[in-house]
Amino acid sequence: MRIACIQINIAFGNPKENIRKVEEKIRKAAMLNAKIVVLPEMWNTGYDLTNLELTADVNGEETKNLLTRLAKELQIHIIGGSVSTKKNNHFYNTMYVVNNTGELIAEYDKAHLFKLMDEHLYLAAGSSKNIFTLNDIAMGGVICYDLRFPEWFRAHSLAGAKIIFVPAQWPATRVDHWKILLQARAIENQCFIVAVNRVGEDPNNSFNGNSMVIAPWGEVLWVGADEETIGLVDLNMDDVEEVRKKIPVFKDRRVDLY
Ligand SMILES: NC(=O)CCC(=O)C(=O)O
Repeated sequence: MRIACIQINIAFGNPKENIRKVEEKIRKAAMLNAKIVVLPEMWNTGYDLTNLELTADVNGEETKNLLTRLAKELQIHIIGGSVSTKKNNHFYNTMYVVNNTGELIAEYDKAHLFKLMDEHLYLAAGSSKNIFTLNDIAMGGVICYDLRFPEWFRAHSLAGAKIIFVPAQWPATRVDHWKILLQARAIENQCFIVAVNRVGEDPNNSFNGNSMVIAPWGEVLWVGADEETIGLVDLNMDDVEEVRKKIPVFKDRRVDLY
């Protein structure tokens, strides 16, 4: 199963330009024979939180229209990273997942809001897991700061996820945490982790890519350089069962203790 990680720069507070770029990159990934494409976090507006009233996608309609149209035309599954949305008078950081027939199969609002980037001042938090099925395989999706909560990943792997997607805008200053935590989450949950960060700068932070695809045994299959790029990785899903058989972490859990 070929996955394409779309690591891009994001124009601050400029959904029109970001939509143009995302469409171009998804088309390119489809030409490269990807079956699943993955976008970064908040790709429509970036962290231009003070202007969300003007720029957030109302009920996600623009994003859903774009992703369903492209997924159907190109017959490709799209893990839509996340976009800023306005729903019921609240703003959210929302992931949409669309399958290759153009059907919207998941919608997830980021559960853990990141205070260091002011999310708690502007956004409302989600309260549901994000599990979906593509090609008969259960998968999960969380967003950026969610990475610091191992319980949230364990909840998704216990619900069956064999791949967990992590779109992000994770600043360069803490990229060491990003890399170590992604690898740890893959090893402890014995699943694939597909994590897509951005590059470039916004008024408050600079971002240096390091998007990663990690196997269930912890091997790093791909790392994005500090530039716009499309990372292509072929995943062998049998690796998940093989690793889970070798060290049966899920069976060995002491649920009587914790
Ligand atoms: N956009 C985010 O959630 C950033 C999370 C982050 O940078 C961290 O260190 O955690």
